[in-house]
Amino acid sequence: MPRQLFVTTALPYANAGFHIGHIMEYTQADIWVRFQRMAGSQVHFVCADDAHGAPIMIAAEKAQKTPQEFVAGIAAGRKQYLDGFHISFDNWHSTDGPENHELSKAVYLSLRHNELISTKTIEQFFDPAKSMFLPDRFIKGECPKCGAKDQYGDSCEVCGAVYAPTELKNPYSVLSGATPVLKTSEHYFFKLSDPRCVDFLTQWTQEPGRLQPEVLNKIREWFEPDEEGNNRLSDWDISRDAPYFGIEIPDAPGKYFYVWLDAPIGYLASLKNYFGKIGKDFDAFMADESVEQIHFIGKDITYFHTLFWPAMLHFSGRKTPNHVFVHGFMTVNGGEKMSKSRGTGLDPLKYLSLGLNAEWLRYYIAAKLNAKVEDIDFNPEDFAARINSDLVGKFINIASRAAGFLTKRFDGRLSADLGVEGRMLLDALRGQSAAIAELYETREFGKALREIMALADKVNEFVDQHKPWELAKQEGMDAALHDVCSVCIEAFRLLTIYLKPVLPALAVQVEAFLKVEPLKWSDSARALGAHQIGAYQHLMQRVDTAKVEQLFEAPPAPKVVPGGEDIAAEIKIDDFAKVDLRIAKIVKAEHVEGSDKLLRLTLDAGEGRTRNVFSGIKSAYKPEDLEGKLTVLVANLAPRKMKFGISEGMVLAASHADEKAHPGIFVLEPGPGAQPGMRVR
Ligand SMILES: Nc1ncnc2c1ncn2[C@@H]1O[C@H](COP(=O)(O)OP(=O)(O)OP(=O)(O)O)[C@@H](O)[C@H]1O
Ligand SMILES: [Zn+2]
Repeated sequence: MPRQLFVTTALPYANAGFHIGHIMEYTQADIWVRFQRMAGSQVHFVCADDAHGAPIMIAAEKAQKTPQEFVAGIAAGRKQYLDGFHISFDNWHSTDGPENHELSKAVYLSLRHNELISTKTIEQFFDPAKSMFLPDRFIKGECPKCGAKDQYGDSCEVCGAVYAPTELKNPYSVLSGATPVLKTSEHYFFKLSDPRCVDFLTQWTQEPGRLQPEVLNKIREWFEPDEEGNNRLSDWDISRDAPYFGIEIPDAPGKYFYVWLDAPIGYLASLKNYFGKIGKDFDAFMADESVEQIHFIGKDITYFHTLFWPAMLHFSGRKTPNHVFVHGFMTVNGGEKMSKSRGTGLDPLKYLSLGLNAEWLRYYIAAKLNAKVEDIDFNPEDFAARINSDLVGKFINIASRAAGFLTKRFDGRLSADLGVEGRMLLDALRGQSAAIAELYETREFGKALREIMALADKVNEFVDQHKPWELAKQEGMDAALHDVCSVCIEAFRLLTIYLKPVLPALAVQVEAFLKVEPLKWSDSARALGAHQIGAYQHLMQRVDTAKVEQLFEAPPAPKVVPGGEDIAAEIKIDDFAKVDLRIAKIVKAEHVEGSDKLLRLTLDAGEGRTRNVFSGIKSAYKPEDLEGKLTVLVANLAPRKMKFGISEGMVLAASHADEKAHPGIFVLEPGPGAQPGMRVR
């Protein structure tokens, strides 16, 4: 019976595309999963968009979309990253899917049945203009300690003070500017402080092999009493009041689950959704003791996955995770943690669009990873050096040195009768199979690659000793040449097996070149024998450092349209994939009665059609600035909703407006000759 693995990565928050940190996490998990599949395990590898919560609700409102539309737009942009970096998820779902609604309610009802849900009335800031309770992030004011202005509700970025939002001086709502008022509301809590939870978690977290030692060290303090002898695990607030984008709490009208309750349940929901598609029994699978449930996550969400999540699962009568594998952060150029909200770092899509090979990055990330919770840094020089010297110089080189002679001189057929030296070399390579497998298994990818490169060094030494290029020139040395080249190709096949979890696309090319079935781990025990291979085509380029430098060049300066900076910036990057963008000319612009901010624009949408749209943020424009002069880029996002950006002339290209503050927002660069109705791609 093969091992049955249920593997997830953390669910990304569906408010932006991926940054390099996500790609790092997915690459780590994907390498592990691909290794397991090669070794014969049955793996179900799933993920989903984390769709709920106040930030998405508010972002959607700003974008004049429903939260569902907003999330769908983000979700539509996922594929290009996942395919681009060869991430082999079996399924991608959403925490707003029906499975998650159903499972979240079921988990909650079981916890309630177990008397682990309580209610408490709490006092919270409320925005009277928006009629909603404000999350801490949406309240700003003056720091109670140093008086700095515009500080968030939880901590001061100037003096570092940590406080409650109620302590801010002159607080205001980020959403409306209104002064928030204190209002009470009944909240629902998961009773994590219950002795049953404390006992369970104390034991669960300490089970050998469950958590990495440094993770256990970090969370252990939660089980020790505080200075006053009290339990440190406090009850967890799991409800939010309407309006909220989330899942309604059963029997509690107007109350929703806090996004962090239903987010991890999304792991189960995605698996269930996948099993629905392939006709597999979800309940039977999850009831199977032998199934291993494994979550790859970043260090910032450790508490959720090692305290709340196992407790929720256990006390709702479900299987708990077998392992939570925590990784550190990826930084760039020794810099800070990548954050999509801050828009820093190495843009994965830019990486792909520059034609940089995705497998270079996979290899580089793998070379830096180990099983510890350590941060890893992307350094351009180091990156180029490792790819060029290891991957191309040591590994690819073996095939390119031997294949030509085999094709030209031996019709591509390998020798079945290898000499002693060659056999010894190949045995040495085969002998490392179990050790390298163990390194993959334990997520010591850097060590695995070092082992593999040490083997490649041995092969290259063998080549340098026997010099096939000289043998080829000497008379009567055909057998020796055949032997050396056959050994090289067999060695290359073995190294490809070992590298395949990291370089899956390259492995497919090698399989085609060698004319072999998809390589499995156990194939390292076999030999090719008198096998005929195909013609060698160059497998991998060296890194062009100029391209890598381009990756970090600032985007072109935004084109500012007269009348204000914020006006031409309305089309989101994720929309580009699926919306129809067209040029339209403004034929009429007038003030909406009673408003000096809103303009009603009549657009010539081409083919004799006109459309009216309202321009809210374009307050800096006067009607006379617009009429007949400017064109508008119209995107049909939904049947009745349009987004548009204003530009002069034809839109030639779009570039980032302010990559830091708004990574998804573009400025449109105009050029001459815009025609109404013209499609922009
Ligand atoms: N720089 C990073 N390196 C590695 N992993 C990261 C990095 N930043 C976030 N992650 C991980 O990505 C996963 C998904 O996180 P999420 O989508 O919430 O992204 P985020 O960048 O942390 O979000 P935000 O910046 O908007 O708060 C988590 O496991 C998180 O730990
Ligand atoms: Zn301060």
